[in-house]
Amino acid sequence: MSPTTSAPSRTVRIGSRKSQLALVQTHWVQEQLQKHFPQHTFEVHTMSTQGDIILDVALAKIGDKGLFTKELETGMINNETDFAVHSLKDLPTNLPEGLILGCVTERENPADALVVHSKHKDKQLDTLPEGSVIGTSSLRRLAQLRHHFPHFEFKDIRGNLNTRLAKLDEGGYDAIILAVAGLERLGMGDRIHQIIPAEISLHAVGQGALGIECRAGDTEIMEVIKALEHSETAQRCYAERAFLRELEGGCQVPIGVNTKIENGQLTLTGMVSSLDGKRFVKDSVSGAAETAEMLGIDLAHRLRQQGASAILEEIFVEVQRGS
Ligand SMILES: NCc1[nH]cc(CCC(=O)O)c1CC(=O)O
Repeated sequence: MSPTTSAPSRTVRIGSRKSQLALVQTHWVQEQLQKHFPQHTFEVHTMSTQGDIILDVALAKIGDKGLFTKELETGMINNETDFAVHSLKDLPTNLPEGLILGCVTERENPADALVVHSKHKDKQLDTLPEGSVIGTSSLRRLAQLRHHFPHFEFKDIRGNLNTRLAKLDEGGYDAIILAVAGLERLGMGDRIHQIIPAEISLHAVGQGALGIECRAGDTEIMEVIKALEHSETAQRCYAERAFLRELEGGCQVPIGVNTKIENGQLTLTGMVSSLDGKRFVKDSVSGAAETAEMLGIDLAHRLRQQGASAILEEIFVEVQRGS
């Protein structure tokens, strides 16, 4: 690849979490940028985030946005790093003053995957026995699976991907739900037993894409990271993030999405569910891909009118009570 710019050489400092998945993702970004900008040196600075440290509390109860990103953001604000690589789904929709989402990379399959214990290797969601214990720590996965499979039991599971797979293999669960993208990136695609169709479970906002965050106004860095932007993924994710931003109100809620772009038309499907999966609203909007954010906001307003506001209010009260 030929150098994209003739800017003078400099050292670019990349902030990353330390988890295996985070490092695989960050090293991919580092390698790609090094090819585009051979005159620069790209260094990786790793940091632990609160989300890596607090492992024994259900994520839904922590409810804090930016659990996996805050320390990386402080690094950029204090000028200790120049940009940070995140799984886009872990990046809050509202960023701290002075930081922006500077690049969205090409998305992997954004779907969720069923990973089963070896004793169920001939089973899928439809055939797992009544009472099967399914591990997930995501309210979104929980609500949608409860809706379709009320005969399962659901149990929280935390830790990085390897920890979760070990907990499954040790027999603590009959099956667990993980993102296809994370398993693929770690070379563990062979553990995917079933890719869960969108009709059963809509994926998380931004799932499967990487988001690169940088200082607003740092045009030199913005120009560097833009080399990895995938415009179709970016438009889809801007629609998804606008939808989420318009709906969430200070706590985690079961919200799922699906997007596609065909002939320049972006279709966004979204759903909001109660925690028990009994009540949910789902709808779609389509329009020019360039109007991604407006489509997200439009769908959020439509769902609010169809009952999402009442569902969100009820969840807020339940979370405040600590149920
Ligand atoms: N919150 C955990 C998380 N953040 C990003 C991924 C990997 C998938 C992705 O990049 O979207 C995962 C694991 C999972 O959901 O199974």
